[in-house]
Amino acid sequence: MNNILELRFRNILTDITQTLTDISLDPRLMPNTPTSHELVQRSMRSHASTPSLRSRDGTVPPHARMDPGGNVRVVVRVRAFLPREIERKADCLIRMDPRSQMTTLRAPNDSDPANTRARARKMIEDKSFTFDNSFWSHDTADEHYATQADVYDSLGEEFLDHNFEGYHTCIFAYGQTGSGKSYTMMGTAEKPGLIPRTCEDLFERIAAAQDETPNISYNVRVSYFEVYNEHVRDLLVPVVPNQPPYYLKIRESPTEGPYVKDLTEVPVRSINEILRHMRVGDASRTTASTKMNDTSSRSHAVFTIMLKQIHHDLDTDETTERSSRIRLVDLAGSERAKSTEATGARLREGSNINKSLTTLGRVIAALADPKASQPSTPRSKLLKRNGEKSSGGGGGGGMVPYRDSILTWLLKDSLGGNSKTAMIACIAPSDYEETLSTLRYADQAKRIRTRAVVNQDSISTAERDAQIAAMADEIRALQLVVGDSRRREKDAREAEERLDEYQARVRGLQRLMEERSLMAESKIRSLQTENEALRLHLKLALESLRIRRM
Ligand SMILES: Nc1ncnc2c1ncn2[C@@H]1O[C@H](COP(=O)(O)OP(=O)(O)OP(=O)(O)O)[C@@H](O)[C@H]1O
Repeated sequence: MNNILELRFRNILTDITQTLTDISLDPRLMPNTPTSHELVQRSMRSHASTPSLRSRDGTVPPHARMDPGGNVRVVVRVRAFLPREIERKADCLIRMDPRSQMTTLRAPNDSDPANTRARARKMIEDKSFTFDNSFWSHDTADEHYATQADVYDSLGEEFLDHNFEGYHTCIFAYGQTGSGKSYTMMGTAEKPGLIPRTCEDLFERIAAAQDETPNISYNVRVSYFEVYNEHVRDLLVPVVPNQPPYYLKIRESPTEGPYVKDLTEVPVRSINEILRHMRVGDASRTTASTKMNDTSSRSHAVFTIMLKQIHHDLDTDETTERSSRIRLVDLAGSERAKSTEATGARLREGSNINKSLTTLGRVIAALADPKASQPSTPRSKLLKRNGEKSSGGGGGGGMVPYRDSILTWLLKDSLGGNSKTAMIACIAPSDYEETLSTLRYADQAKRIRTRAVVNQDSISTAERDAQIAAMADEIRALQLVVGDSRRREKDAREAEERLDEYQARVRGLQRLMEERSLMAESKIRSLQTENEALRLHLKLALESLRIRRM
């Protein structure tokens, strides 16, 4: 009897051993245990190639962490005729070669009155420029017609790849009033432009990545502001009727560069939420009807998406954070007062718009040719007298006049610093002078080089907790100082600066706490997945045992 029992017991043991061997050969049943080779590779490679932080195609290009610096990507897009141009039987002056991406501006003939001024110039001839892309959106019947989707597929999608790799990006649309900037950036409900398409793709990628890798969390926030008449207005704060508009101040931080103080940043969790904020902001943008455009944007609008990817490694208890900023800018149109026939408020707006675009032109010129130092303007001299730092640029040794306009100051990083940047030059089909000026601007922008880096940090849970504790201490100390200087009110400016610093610290602490909870969420998701895998493992093992017994 004992012998029989012993034999049965041995058989069961052999069965179990065999089943376990089968399980280890079945990839469906194995948790992702790294091989020793993989472990060595993992310790050597940068965190930029953590699989769960990969972009949509699942690969991380070799340049992902250290970018040698790249040129601003410049594309041009020509729009269709508008009714007023059809009425005056305007001639299309633009030719685009889809193979070489060359755009040619042809000299106008005598028949179009809109080009009288151009014909008075000494030199009027055909001009050709080559860009990274020349988008032909003039004639829908043409086989090379570039739709809104084509523009997104050739530019927006690649830039979103960069964001998932951890780079800041900026795409800005430049061109004369009525040339198609808002159409390209925002578009219409039926034909959405680059901004809504970026938002949609962003959330689709997040959903796909979360299905694939549970130990990664995404935090998305948006802000939307406009620069109008050299003032910054928060477009996510509703306008209060009969109240003067509330303008925000600009500050410069040593780490973040120039930023808008107290700008609303809303967390968003879905495509619908982000589109809702985008529409709210868009509706409160300052527009007016001008002769050149029925709904002309009178301000520069900056829509920013902050993307944070938080990956938690359960084995090492280390958290890797990758942050990127997606800046999408719809500039106000450059315009000649004569063609818009503006007077009064419209004229003042126009001159402010032109002033900031002229400064943008000087910034682009200084960055494109860093050796040719730009002379200081009266405003830069004034800033220096007031003890403010000069705005020496990231492009080279020359002085870059970023601070000469609010727009360029705020875009400092995007134009000459840590960002991958693209300019979309929008052109009308039949205006020689304005188009030539836009194309020259764009041609110069091609020479700007920016230095983008992957914005990534790794931190252990213990380090994060220590950081939170240190920050809380610092806040308590600042609280005392602020309270004290307020009581004394001796030096109001100093008190205000302390208060700013205090508020910034509190915001920083709030972020850290949020990230901690995201990290906890990601830990829970990882554990759940591991748990599910083990359950499946067990189930299959038991099934195998049953089959073997039968
Ligand atoms: N590619 C295009 N296809 C069809 N229509 C277009 C295209 N681009 C622009 N339009 C139309 O041209 C008009 C002017 O475009 P839009 O308002 O985008 O110009 P803008 O450059 O933003 O002007 P502003 O600087 O005055 O705000 C609009 O009616 C718009 O619908």
